[in-house]
Amino acid sequence: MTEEQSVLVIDDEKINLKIISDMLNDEVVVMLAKSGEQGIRKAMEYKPDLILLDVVMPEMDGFETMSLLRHDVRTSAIPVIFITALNDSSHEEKALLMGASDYIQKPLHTNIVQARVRLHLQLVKQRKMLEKLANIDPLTSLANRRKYQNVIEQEWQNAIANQASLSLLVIDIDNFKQYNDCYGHATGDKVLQQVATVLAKQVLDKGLVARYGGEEFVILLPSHSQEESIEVARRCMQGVGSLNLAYTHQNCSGKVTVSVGGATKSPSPHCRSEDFFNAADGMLGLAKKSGKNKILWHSPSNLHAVVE
Ligand SMILES: Nc1nc2c(ncn2[C@@H]2O[C@H](COP(=O)(O)OP(=O)(O)OP(=O)(O)O)[C@@H](O)[C@H]2O)c(=O)[nH]1
Repeated sequence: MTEEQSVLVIDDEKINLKIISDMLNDEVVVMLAKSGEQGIRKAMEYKPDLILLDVVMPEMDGFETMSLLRHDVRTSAIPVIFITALNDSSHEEKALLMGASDYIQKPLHTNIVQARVRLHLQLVKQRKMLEKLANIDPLTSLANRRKYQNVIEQEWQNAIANQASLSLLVIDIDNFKQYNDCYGHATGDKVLQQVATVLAKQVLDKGLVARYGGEEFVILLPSHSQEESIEVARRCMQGVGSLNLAYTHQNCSGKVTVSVGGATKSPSPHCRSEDFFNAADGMLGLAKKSGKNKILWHSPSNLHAVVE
């Protein structure tokens, strides 16, 4: 178990809360709730790694609490271990069928409770690590395309619900094939890492930067106006320019630059996020065709707005 992991114990008996807390608090952060209702609130607010849930409680019992936890996206993935004095296999079966990770019988034995909690926290740790690996581009450590796809869908729905605007930048390194041909793939990889660092530095926690594939990146900026987003795009271009990555290849030479296609929209329920992506990506295509090293922004009124 690690210090950072947390366990929420839900039990109506104060003495049980104290006993379990004493068993665990040397190894994990322990949070306590004395009713199902309070437990659900704390689970939503603090998102513990594991919940220990008493079955028999007045008002809302453990099964009802479990059912509500499972039906809310904020708590549905948190593993739950039932704790009960009931010596009845049908209750154990019901708990497991509801999705409980484990079932501990009272009286509680410190070593057994600790061992089971340790085991389930280890599984949580492994699951989180796998989720992280599945969402990260290993070369640049940015979010990968899969993560971008998940985030755009969430942000698209948020923007519809809040009637907010959303901006998307699609960024592609210019003439990267020439750079690779000149200096080799390994040096090309270092350029991708440097460009990724520049983009991440410009965005920080204002949005998501992802490597969409190859030498193409995307930046998603929730609640940003077109002007603010174009300013981010400008700073990204300037940042890449400041890297001063020069190349000379056969009869051409130059410096690593990027082209940017962008779009800003307040989505409505009948719009699709794919069309939004295509609008920004289309602008990137036009930027490439019309000389590269520039920003083109999608504008529904004019065909496109040339920014730089
Ligand atoms: N080093 C390295 N190169 C990559 C990676 N992924 C894609 N590339 C290279 O990126 C280059 C993309 O070439 P093109 O699609 O012709 O694009 P470009 O030369 O940048 O031309 P424009 O996009 O028109 O400016 C190819 O040489 C790919 O091998 C990668 O992970 N590492």
